[in-house]
Amino acid sequence: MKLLKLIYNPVSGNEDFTESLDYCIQRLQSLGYLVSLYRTEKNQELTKAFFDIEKLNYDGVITAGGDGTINKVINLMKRYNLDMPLGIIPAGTSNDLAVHLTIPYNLDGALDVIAKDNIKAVDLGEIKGDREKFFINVCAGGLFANVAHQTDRRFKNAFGKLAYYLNGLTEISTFEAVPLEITTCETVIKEEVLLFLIFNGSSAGGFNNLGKAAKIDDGLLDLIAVKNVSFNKLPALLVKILQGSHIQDENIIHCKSDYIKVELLDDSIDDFRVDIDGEEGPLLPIEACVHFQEIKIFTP
Ligand SMILES: Nc1ncnc2c1ncn2[C@@H]1O[C@H](COP(=O)(O)OP(=O)(O)OP(=O)(O)O)[C@@H](O)[C@H]1O
Repeated sequence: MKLLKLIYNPVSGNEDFTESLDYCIQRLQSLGYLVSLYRTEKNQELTKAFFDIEKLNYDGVITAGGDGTINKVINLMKRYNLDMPLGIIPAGTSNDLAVHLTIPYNLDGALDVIAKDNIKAVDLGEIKGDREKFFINVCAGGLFANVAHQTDRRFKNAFGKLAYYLNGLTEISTFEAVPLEITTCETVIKEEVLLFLIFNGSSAGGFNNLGKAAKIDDGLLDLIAVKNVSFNKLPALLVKILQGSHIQDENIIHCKSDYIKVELLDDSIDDFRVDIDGEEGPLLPIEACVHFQEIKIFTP
């Protein structure tokens, strides 16, 4: 038998994964996997999840949760140097990484992907710092960027992605563009922006086409930034974003690089925080780089 660690978040999405836990274990056992369970806790590192890693040889780790849970698991795997494939059961609110990898949202579909044993190596983003922080999908800052981790859990559980959009709308009237310097290996851009996203995947906050040009296994990050357009132009731009035709828009900055630095050009702003895979990240300035095909994932 093979051994799997299943790390599940009981409150991700609409909190219903635990109802399927027994079925999930039954299916994994029927595929020849023994399953060791770990339940996540609020605001806690997952260090205890692999307390037995020295004694047992795991063949893979499965996450059941949203992007925040996947992010925590990946950071843990990096810290302990765990080189095993990651399976994803999308049980979160927006499940942006699963969308990018076309992993089905329904449990049977996600388990079928694991059953196929088709493993793909994907890139991993890193925010450099005293303690490195990895991201698998996106690192973002500005308008809407902090909505995912600032939205109340009960609101998310009840309204799903709609909770993000409603919360985001309340930011529009008060948000001011920020002057940024964006440096890549190839270029330096100085611009007032409303929002920037550094994509490894391509979907953010349920906007599946936002990072449309990004590939998760090309050794590059994609920067998308929205220039300081007046708010009355935002609806038209949003429509383009939904259609995936925004990349060439004059109000969008898009570039690809394996190194992206983002700094504030206004010293009076000292609290500009980024969001990493839907979780709270560090303050600007940040330096992002990418590790080519660093993580193995069960994919369709
Ligand atoms: N047992 C728990 N009780 C309350 N909160 C928890 C628990 N376990 C984890 N969390 C919190 O859940 C958050 C991660 O949620 P996750 O991102 O997986 O789901 P989501 O926000 O519904 O989905 P998505 O990120 O895809 O939109 C973390 O901030 C973590 O602190």
